[in-house]
Amino acid sequence: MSLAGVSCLVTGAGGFLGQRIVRLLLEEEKELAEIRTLDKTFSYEARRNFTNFKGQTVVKILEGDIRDATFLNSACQGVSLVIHTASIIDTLGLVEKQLLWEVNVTGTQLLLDACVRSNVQHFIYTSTIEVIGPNYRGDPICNGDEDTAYKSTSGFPYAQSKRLAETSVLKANGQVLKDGGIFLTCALRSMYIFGEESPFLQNHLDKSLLNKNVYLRISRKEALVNPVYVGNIAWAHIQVAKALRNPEKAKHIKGHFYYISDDTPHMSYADLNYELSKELGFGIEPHPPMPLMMLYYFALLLEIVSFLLRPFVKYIPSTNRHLVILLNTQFTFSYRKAWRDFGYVPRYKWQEAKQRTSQWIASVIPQRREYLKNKAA
Ligand SMILES: NC(=O)c1ccc[n+]([C@@H]2O[C@H](COP(=O)([O-])OP(=O)(O)OC[C@H]3O[C@@H](n4cnc5c(N)ncnc54)[C@H](O)[C@@H]3O)[C@@H](O)[C@H]2O)c1
Repeated sequence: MSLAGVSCLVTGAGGFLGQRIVRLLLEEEKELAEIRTLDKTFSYEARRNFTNFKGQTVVKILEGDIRDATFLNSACQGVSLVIHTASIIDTLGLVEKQLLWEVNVTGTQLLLDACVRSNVQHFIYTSTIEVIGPNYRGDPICNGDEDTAYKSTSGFPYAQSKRLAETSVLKANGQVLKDGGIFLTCALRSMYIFGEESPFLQNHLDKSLLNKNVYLRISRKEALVNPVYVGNIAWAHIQVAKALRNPEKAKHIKGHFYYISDDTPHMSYADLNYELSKELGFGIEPHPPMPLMMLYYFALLLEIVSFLLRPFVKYIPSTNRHLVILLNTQFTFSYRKAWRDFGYVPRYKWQEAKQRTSQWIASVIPQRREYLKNKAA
């Protein structure tokens, strides 16, 4: 089954994952009728790449806000597939909770409403493992799957907003469209995503450049996770979009969520940073700055200080309890259900994903050094 003749809307298409999904769609689905790329802003490069596309698919750029219902109504007109990646990611609490809610929760609901009004048939939501955890106790999961029971207690706003949005998406499945058709939805719970252009990798790289090319040990060695390469999570979106067009496969997929990982070896977040850069001469600190328990209470102390200062000044600590637990809890998931239900297999092997990402890191080092030098001056 291909996406021939389909008109597709990708939200967040100017972002790290969204751009990769659009690129892969254009490369792999040459008979796609149209891709509408929606984002609040597009970088110069993203805009140039989309507008210079020479294939048969029509590529349109829609710059606007996911909170704008009128804009969403016109963006969805004539579209049969929506891939919704637009979101605010906030692991530190930098963004006001209200804005996070408006974009991640209300924005998703407005988009679902626009889809039903415009007879969009298929909706794929980019969710995250953070909707399940880790919980505040740091209970580990090893090779979990969609049936793994887990007491999710994280009250961190980003995780909560993604959980609520995912619930609305899955609840919307089966709604009757204006033309009498049935709306089919699903969600892909992505692991942490690495790859070329990753803003998180760039941030860790900057910190290591400031630390004499040594990565900070932000997580314990034993806190194994299984990040996913950006090309593979993008590929999973395309695989599930195709499968939703097949009524036999759609029967299993509709209204469900799937964990998407790949064959990246299980390692801690800190060790992933190191693994991707060690051949470029980078090192990593051997130990975390303090024992885990102490780190947790240090983060709590910083949160208390931030709370007490709130009436006078906005102080966002560089860490918090949620982040300490997230970075230090074993949390790995298998993609076997995605394989079983829609034939997802990673498109890029670990060695290739690693090589592509390392090459990108090598290519940005000179400009990052320059940027950091100017910032310090
Ligand atoms: N990066 C990860 O490690 C990771 C892991 C799991 C899940 N996810 C999910 O994947 C999706 C994409 O993440 P990403 O890493 O590409 O992040 P990103 O920040 O690069 O992309 C998100 C895009 O959404 C857009 N956006 C934000 N607010 C908007 C608004 N009001 N209106 C329109 N567009 C708006 C941003 O401009 C941005 O381009 C998100 O839904 C995120 O929750 C990411």
